[in-house]
Amino acid sequence: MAEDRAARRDAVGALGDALRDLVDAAVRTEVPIPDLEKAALLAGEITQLLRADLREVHEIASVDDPEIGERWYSPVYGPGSPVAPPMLVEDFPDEGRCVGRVTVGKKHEGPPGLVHGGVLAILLDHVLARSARAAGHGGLTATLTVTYRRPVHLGVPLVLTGRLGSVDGRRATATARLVAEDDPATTLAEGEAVLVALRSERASEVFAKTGRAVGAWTTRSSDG
Ligand SMILES: CCCCCCCC(=O)SCCNC(=O)CCNC(=O)[C@H](O)C(C)(C)COP(=O)(O)OP(=O)(O)OC[C@H]1O[C@@H](n2cnc3c(N)ncnc32)[C@H](O)[C@@H]1OP(=O)(O)O
Repeated sequence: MAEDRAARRDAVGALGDALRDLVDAAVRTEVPIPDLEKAALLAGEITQLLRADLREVHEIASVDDPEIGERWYSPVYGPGSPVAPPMLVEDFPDEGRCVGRVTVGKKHEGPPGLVHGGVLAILLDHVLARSARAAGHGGLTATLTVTYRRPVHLGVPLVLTGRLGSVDGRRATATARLVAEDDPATTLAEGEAVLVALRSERASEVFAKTGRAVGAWTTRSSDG
């Protein structure tokens, strides 16, 4: 039922917020050892509570919509994911563009005070794939090129813009740019990707273990 899913999504988001606060505290704390030990025991109790009813690893969450690719535990934007920054993404499908806004915290640190390069890659990958998907060209990332132009500091509001380039059958290209919100003229990093939509028969094999129709990464037209 729609109301049940909406209520569950609210609860999943609230738990995600609480766990992200917990992860932030866990990677920043300097409390004494006994307090670390006490926290480990309390965390174990939370784990036991949640493990009472777990999905199998390929199973899609009840709060998700795999047909349109809405994923509540996405490591990039998932409201329920403790490891997501999370990034908020807005689609502009008519322009083949999407915009992500994110502030990266301590849990994603690489060099001291700076965002880990792999984390920047995942953020860029997301807006690249999403700019294509929002415009109707969903596909998996076949190639990803990241150019790191300037160090990116933790705690700084960032803006990522993905743009769909060309579309040729099942293949699309996209470009992305990362800037600080307060300095949009300075490019901090850039991304380029080739996205390839799966043939429907291939998608059936790839996603067989989920037991569900997964349309978001599959070609929908007869061009495939
Ligand atoms: C909203 C979005 C949120 C989620 C974003 C997440 C993005 C991701 O992380 S996706 C996960 C990571 N990526 C993957 O797992 C992909 C793994 N790779 C594969 O499955 C396959 O190699 C795949 C699907 C890319 C291509 O396989 P397949 O469909 O068999 O391709 P194939 O039939 O050989 O080629 C199709 C077309 O794509 C082109 N192509 C395939 N691979 C590439 C490539 N690496 N570079 C350039 N072009 C390519 C081919 O040349 C061909 O073009 P044409 O039709 O003009 O000849």
